[in-house]
Amino acid sequence: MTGAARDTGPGSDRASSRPSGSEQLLFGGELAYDQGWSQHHGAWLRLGLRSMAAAIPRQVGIAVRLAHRADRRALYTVAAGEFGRGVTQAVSLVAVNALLVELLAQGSTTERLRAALPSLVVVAVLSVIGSVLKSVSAAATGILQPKVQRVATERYLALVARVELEAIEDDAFHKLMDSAQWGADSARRMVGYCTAVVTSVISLVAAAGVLTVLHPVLLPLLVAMALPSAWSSLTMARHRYVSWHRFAQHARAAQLLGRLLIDQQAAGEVRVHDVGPFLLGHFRGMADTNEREQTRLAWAGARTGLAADAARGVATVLTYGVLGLLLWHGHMELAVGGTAVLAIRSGSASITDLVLKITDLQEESLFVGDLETLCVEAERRAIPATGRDVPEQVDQIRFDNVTFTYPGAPEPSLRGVDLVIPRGSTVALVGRNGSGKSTVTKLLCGLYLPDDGRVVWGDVDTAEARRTQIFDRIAMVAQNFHRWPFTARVNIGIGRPGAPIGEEAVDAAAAYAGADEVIAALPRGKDTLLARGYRGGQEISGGQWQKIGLARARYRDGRVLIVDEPTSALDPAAEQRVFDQIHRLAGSGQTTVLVTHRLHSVRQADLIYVLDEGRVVEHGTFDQLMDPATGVGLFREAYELQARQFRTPPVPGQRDGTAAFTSEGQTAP
Ligand SMILES: Nc1ncnc2c1ncn2[C@@H]1O[C@H](COP(=O)(O)OP(=O)(O)OP(=O)(O)O)[C@@H](O)[C@H]1O
Repeated sequence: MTGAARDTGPGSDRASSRPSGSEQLLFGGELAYDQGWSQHHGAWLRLGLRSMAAAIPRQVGIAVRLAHRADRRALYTVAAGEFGRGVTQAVSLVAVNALLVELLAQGSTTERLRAALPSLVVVAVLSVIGSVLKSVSAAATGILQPKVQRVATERYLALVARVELEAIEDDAFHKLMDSAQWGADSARRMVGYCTAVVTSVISLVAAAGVLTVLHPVLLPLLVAMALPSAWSSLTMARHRYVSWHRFAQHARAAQLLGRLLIDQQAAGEVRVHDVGPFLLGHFRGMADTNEREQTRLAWAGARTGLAADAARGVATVLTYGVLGLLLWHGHMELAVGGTAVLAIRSGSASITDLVLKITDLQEESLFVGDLETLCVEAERRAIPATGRDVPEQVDQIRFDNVTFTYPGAPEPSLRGVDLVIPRGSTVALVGRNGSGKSTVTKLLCGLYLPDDGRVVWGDVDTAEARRTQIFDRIAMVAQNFHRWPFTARVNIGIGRPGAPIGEEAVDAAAAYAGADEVIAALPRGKDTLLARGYRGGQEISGGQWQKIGLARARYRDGRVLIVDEPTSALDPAAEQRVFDQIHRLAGSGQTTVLVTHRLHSVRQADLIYVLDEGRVVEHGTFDQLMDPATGVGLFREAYELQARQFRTPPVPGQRDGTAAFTSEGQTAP
């Protein structure tokens, strides 16, 4: 979203309204966050005018710290330039006063002009100096801004990349990431606003100083002129911010609808199923909510602005009235009165500017504040960088009575799981859909920690381990492995992102996985970009991607290879080849964990664990699990069902080979 989009984000105060039909149907309810969430997550909605104003020094501090980290020299240049400008403005006012005194003094016009000439020269020189300083400061600000944005972005991205997977799946953390994304952009703009605030403050101090010297009563009047604008600007900033925050998720969802309409993967279904009008209709439904809120904000802005203008008008009349009275009663010289008018005009312009810039600063700083909150939260939820060292090679990895529930899930996904993965063995995990196989692999590599029980590498519990070392030992082809929108070479080489990509190693890994043939057929070989929608980008099939994914895992060359349904999209020959390769690796001492529904492929596994509803219900070698003496277990049943499909012609209505593992709580007949 752009800044403009943010400003027009869907609206706020809907405590009494209901979710729109689109929200209800598509997302199951209201997408706005209720106040409970905000209260729970701290002070970001406590936006009283006083607290907003009191927060300004801290906000300027944040911007200055970021700028200091980004480019110290540019920061000092801006500071010196703005300070110099303020000084020139103050001295200019004094010189103007002297000029007016000379011009309004007794004597002939020639004499008065001659007397005023030095002051005139001073005013002219100061004006030139002021312009030069302004340009220098503007240039340094321009240099500083993108650097500040980069520093802020890098900081939060680096932190977010290290948080526990659990945090990434937590919608409250997502909400924080949504709002924090604006923080980096806001930090960039804050630099400009800070500069402008400093400029306005300095010129205001100059004007106020001159006014106080001219007559002390003028200063409070100047402040009275400024207060209404300050109030209206801050009030509207607060409304906008609260509104944006309450609807951040709604805005994201509305954008999602727009994106889905042009999404490449959805394109086929959008056309064949005619999903376009459906999505567009709901896009309109979501937009209606947004527009209603914008209308509310617009009217609130108009009312606030009108009230502020009225109050400012009264204060202006009062100010000039007092000035008139002072002149009328001879408490002030005419020349001094002229300077006072100039000082009031310059002071009130500075105040208006100051208020506007402070409001902008305030608004941006709220988002920078979110960025700070995200950084703090990301640090709190980071995967610890320390812990017990994990040996390069461990004799076994063990699950001891492991129970695990995904955050927010109503039921545990693993219940009292015990299993052992001996070094150099191939261990297969089989079971129905949702039985917990992938969850076991995620706990195995330390992406999640058990709620109960232990996952132990050698004698090191993953909960105490230096988990980066566990990650280091793992090569994984997850079920939903990532299809990086980069070249084929990078898609394989990214398996070891810390090292330069080795051509030979990439070729060997590709050959291992059968991806060499895929690459050979690409127009630019390994240099082909595997992303449609970019120039020269190419799309490959699901099975071809799977080969690339396998090649990536091979290239990573981890001590433990986890392959989660590695052949689901492969043709029979490719599938056979992959399993042969995996078993050959096992022969070379590689520890492999294989998750699959293809039961014939686990014949050669050293150990098979059968999971059902989060529990290990059977385990043993293939022969043990198939031994009729041990009774008809889940594995044997499923295996025979699959085998029968190959032996007998298909019967109408017969379930597929995984039926014994996929039907809800039933086993095959
Ligand atoms: N990120 C998640 N958040 C919440 N629940 C999840 C998450 N991932 C999986 N689950 C739930 O945990 C249970 C086990 O899922 P898991 O992916 O481990 O099953 P699986 O045996 O690998 O299934 P499949 O054969 O379909 O891949 C399921 O009930 C699933 O709905």
